Amino acid sequence: MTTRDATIWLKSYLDTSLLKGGPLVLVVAVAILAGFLYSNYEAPPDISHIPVLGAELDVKTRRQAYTYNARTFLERGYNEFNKLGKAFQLDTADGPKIVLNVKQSEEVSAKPDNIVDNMRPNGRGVQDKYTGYMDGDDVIFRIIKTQLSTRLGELGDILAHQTDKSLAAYIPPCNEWTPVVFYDSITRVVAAVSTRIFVGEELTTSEEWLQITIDYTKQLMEAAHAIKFLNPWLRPIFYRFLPQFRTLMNTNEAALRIVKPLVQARREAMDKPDFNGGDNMLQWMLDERVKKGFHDKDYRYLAQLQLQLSFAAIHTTSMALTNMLYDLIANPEMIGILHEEVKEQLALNNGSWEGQFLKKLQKVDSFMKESQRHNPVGLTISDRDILRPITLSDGTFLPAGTTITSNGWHINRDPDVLQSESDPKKFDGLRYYNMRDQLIKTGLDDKKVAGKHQFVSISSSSMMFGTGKHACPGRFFAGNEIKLLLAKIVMRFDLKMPPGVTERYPGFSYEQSNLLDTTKNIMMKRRKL
Ligand code: HEM
Repeated sequence: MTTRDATIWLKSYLDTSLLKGGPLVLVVAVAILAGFLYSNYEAPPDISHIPVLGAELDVKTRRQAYTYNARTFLERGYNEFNKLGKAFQLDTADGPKIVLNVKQSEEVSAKPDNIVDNMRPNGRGVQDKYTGYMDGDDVIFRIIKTQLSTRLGELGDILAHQTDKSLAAYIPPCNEWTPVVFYDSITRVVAAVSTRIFVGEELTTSEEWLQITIDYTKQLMEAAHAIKFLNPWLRPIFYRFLPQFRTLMNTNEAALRIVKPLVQARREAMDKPDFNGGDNMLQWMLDERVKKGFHDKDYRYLAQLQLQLSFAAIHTTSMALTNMLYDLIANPEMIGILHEEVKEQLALNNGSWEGQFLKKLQKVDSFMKESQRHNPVGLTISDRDILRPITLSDGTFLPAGTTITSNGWHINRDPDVLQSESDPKKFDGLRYYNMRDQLIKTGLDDKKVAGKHQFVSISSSSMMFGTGKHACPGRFFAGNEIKLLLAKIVMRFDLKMPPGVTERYPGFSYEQSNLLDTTKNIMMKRRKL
């Protein structure tokens, strides 16, 4: 609905209903409406001291350059400002953002939450005020950090078992060379594996639940996008009439219908002394709520948390795996290298995928990280709101109300930051393996090297999972899941590009989102064991 449509609708509504009640009703209604709308207005901060990227262009052209050509536009900003130690202003459809250089980003990511906030920009991105996402609750973040990431060892068997089941169910047999739209297949695999860990075994075979967890992300983004198209003054009233919003609400209801009986059954069983809810996030959340005295049977809240988990986990992981497969078939020498490593380590581990096995796959880990460096989820990363004015050590002043972000993609392609011997613009699947090797050669002990240049490590030269304490908490789980799936795929299938395809499938961007063509085929053929 455009602003004009909305104004016509409002006028006709007032004409037909309110005026009949007399002018007083109209005055009161307009006053309430104005107060309501004004309460949603925030005055923008003054950031005129920060240079604007593309200042010679008009605002519309600047926004278009960012929306449709962000890689090139941000590279210009990196060379003109960030590389010289400065921040710059970027015009976006959500208002201006300040894009920081690497030093500024490091400094800001160490500030406490009451000065630099990550929830508000994330919330705005999905229009949480209207779509109901997030709610300012950190339960997901907490449970991932305190339970999921610390129990990954115990979850190894469950994960291995579920990946086998899901690969068999959703990757076609491929007894001969078969074109597979890999993204479609792997998204279902990831949805089922995630469901096993997020909810428990009960829903892993529910096609309806898997579809909900897959569709939710798209529906949330479509609803948020449609809401952003409304004039900000009209959003508080008209969002509920948008078809995209209604679709999202239908999905919320469907999720509630499925989660409610499950939670009811668990709640009842939890009173029994021999109860075991299994290793899954729903149970850990329930345990925490019961411990804290929430006996309110808040099914809607728990269903919403599950959807939010799907949003954080499913397409991020499926996109990462698809990008890895696109990189693998474009760099076929890596297929043999990874296959050999998995085979060798399996032999050393008596054919078992358990225990510390995944940690031994260092070439696989390096390949995963290089693929992610070339294909991060966002070109800029770690959007934050400044809640209290700060002056950085280089003198840059960031007023309260400013939104900041880091120029991650370009920072991670800068040879001075990456400090790798091979060209940062090239794809080098063993880049991080060799960087670790260099550290070992300098005499650093194994323990110190263990945390460096890994898929899950974060640093200024590796911002793919974000920065600071709000970097992705799910990366340890995602790392294990991706490594397991990738290792199993290279062991079970021969892979190659379809006939006639000679180059890696190109990615593209929309605003900061770094996307891939999800419709592409990969040729797969089951290996004879
Ligand atoms: C390859 C897969 C994944 C990628 C690329 C990814 C990437 C990211 C990024 C870039 C952020 C923002 C960090 C920042 O603002 O500095 C983030 C946040 C988050 N991710 Fe992930 N993620 C992945 C998988 C997962 C999984 C599997 C989970 C859940 C188990 C998860 C849960 C979260 C949560 C809860 C946040 C918000 C953290 C907060 O607000 O403090 N992610 N992720």
